[in-house]
Amino acid sequence: DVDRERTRTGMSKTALKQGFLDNLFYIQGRFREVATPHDLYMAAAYTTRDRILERWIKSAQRYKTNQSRTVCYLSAEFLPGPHLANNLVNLGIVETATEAAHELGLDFDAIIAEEAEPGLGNGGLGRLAACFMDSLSTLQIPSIGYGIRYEFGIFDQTIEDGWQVEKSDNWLRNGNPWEIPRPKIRFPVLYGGYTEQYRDHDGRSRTRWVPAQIIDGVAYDTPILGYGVGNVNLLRLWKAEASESFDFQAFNVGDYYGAVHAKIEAETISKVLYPNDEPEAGKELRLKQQFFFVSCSIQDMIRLQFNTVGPLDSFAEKFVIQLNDTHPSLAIAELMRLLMDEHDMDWDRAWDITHRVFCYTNHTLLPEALETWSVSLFERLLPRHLEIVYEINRHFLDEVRVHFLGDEDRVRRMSLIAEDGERRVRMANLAVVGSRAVNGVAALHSELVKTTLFKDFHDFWPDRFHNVTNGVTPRRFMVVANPRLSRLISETCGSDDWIRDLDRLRDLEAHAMDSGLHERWHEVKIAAKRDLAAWLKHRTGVLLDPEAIFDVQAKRIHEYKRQHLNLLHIIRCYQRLKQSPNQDMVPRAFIFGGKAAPGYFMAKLIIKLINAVAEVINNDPQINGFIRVVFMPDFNVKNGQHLYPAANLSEQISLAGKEASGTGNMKFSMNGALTIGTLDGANVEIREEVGKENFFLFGMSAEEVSQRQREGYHPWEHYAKDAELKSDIDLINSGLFSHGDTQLFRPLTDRLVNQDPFMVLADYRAYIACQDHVAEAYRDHRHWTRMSILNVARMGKFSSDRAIREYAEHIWRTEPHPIDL
Ligand SMILES: CCc1ccc([C@H](C)CC(=O)N[C@@H]2O[C@H](CO)[C@@H](O)[C@H](O)[C@H]2O)cc1
Repeated sequence: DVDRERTRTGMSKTALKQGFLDNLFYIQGRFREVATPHDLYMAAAYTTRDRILERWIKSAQRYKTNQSRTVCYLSAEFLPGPHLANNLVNLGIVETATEAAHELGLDFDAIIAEEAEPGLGNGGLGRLAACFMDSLSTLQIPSIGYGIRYEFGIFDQTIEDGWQVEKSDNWLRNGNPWEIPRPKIRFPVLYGGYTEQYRDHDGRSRTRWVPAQIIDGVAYDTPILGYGVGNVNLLRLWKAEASESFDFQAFNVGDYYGAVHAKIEAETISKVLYPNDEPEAGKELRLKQQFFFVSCSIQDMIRLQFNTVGPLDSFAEKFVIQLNDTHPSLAIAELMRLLMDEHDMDWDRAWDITHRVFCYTNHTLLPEALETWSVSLFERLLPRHLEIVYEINRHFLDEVRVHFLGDEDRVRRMSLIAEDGERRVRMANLAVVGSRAVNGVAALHSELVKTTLFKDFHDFWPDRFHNVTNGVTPRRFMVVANPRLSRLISETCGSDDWIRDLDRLRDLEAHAMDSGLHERWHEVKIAAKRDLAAWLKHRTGVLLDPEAIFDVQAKRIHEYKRQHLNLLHIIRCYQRLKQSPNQDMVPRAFIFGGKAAPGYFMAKLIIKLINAVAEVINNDPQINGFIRVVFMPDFNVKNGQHLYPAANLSEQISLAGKEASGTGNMKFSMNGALTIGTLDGANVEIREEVGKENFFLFGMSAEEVSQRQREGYHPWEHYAKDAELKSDIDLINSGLFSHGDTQLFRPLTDRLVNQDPFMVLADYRAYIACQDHVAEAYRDHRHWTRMSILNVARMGKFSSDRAIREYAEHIWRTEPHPIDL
């Protein structure tokens, strides 16, 4: 009936209010007076979800009838961030919902803050997957995101005595209103055992895999609504369950642990996310996790193929599969297995489909992040897949030998199997050989992929290599995170079309000198800085001056990202102020955020040094607030949304050639921060777009870096000849920042002076000089504000919508399937 229809899906204030009260009563079983903040959040979430489900059903029906070509994005990590505010923006009902909440006497921000973040990822790669899902829906491209429903996501970070302490992230403890369990969408996943040959009914020799263990994967679906469209795509995450969750026989003989052993064994597979961001763990459970979601996902696609189109021949027409780095690359061997062993296809037909359906994105050049698995582990866990990998390799190397006659070195380099030392399966080589398209994530990175990492493959298949520079969704990182700036941009541009067509930000350029806009622009920034200062005061006790330059470096802690170079500048400023306290220094607040992989000692020591330097400087009366240093705990999508709007300066200072792209650089710049950075990753393209004069560039280029490394790099020479650099490092060794303990930071300073693998000392002088330029530039508010406006105006390219359009056009060849509202 109309009323029920209205309260379940109506977009009016009345309908939202009624829907909220109904959900609070019927789902939470609460009335207002006794409802907890969590009840209120759940009621708000269900009320919002109600308005998505209808579009979801409609999209699924339409895609089915249209047999639409579907993009399947396979990723071991997804960092969607909290859903509520983002879904209200994409439904276009933020204002209405805010008013409805107000009229019901609810604290809207408190309800939003109640949501637990689904931290199902480490950093850039996982967040990119989430931005891409938002853009795929907004561009109305049918797609499914496939991943793992980790029970425990990335750890929560607390800082105790300056050290990172990891707390387990039980994000599901209070339930998750955004997911719908699909107990009937369940697939068996096989492990271990052996394979055997047999003759099938037509006498053909076939292979059967006799597994040692079978566990089930169960689907949990989360709707991904596009912005201002009727399209809702699917995020399907798999949970591991025992096919038999209780063994009664064991129970009957009193073996209670035995009775639940299979259940516990199975569930460990989707229990926890590996918190490593680059170094490869090579752990058995990690391989089991990767095969788990890959096998469920491919089986699910085959089920959908049969349900919609029918025979498997057109599988590569119906689907395109994007491998988000090598973590899901087992999918290539798993599709071959299913097509041959389960669906009677011969090798060539199976390979033809497989090779045409897969595409692979590389996200890192760091050798230690390139996954390889020991043949012994692979054989024990996935005996059938090893056979298939060998067969793929045999076919492939035959082609290589023919093409590069007599070049056995190249054959050895290109082989899927590393033969030197322990034999290992090279997952990156498998991903390249099994995919029809390989891309990097920024122009410089994609060039380096072709000229270094995959040079042999590029020589062999030049047309297979592409570039698609990363992007981020302006819905979350501008409209949700920075409503003040978004409103000002819409007013100045005269519409909010920029939200779905970011190139429209260019309309701001004409107003870049307008003093009225300058004023409001400054107000928006200072308001965001006040909010962040209050937020940080509450969490860290450190009080920041909103008039100071908010200089922010927020990203995973890693030596190639060079948070320690940033620290050397801070110590330089400190020493300068100590030496001449009356100098007219521009006050600066140095804000850090980022998690270190729990096993990464040097990264954890860098966090400790940041907090140690902060403690000394923040409590030094002589500094008197001119310098403040703060480490924001638990940097994640949710907390990051407090940072981007408040930053004046975005630190993107990685060693050139190491950061594949970066995406934080885009988020800061889109919120009016100016960038100090190297010619690395997407910094190069940001500088091209915003204009050289609106970007603080320093340091060696990637070419100069490899030149220096070829010539031999001797960091201590910089230490020896640069007195300021020496005194900054010596101050760390003096024990000033460690209560007199001169040994605590030795591992860090010794590594800097003796190895310095990421050439911090080589870029130090240029960095310090560039930071001085920044301070001078900030004195001229008009000039700074103009640069800030121009930065935002010229960030259109870095929308994830543009990136997805490029994938769709150049790699996936998929069309939009509009679902009208
Ligand atoms: C096996 C452990 C592991 C886990 C994650 C990764 C990711 C590839 C690391 C990652 O997140 N890379 C980042 O990907 C972003 C999205 O493309 C880029 O913007 C960053 O530059 C890149 O470091 C490597 C190795």
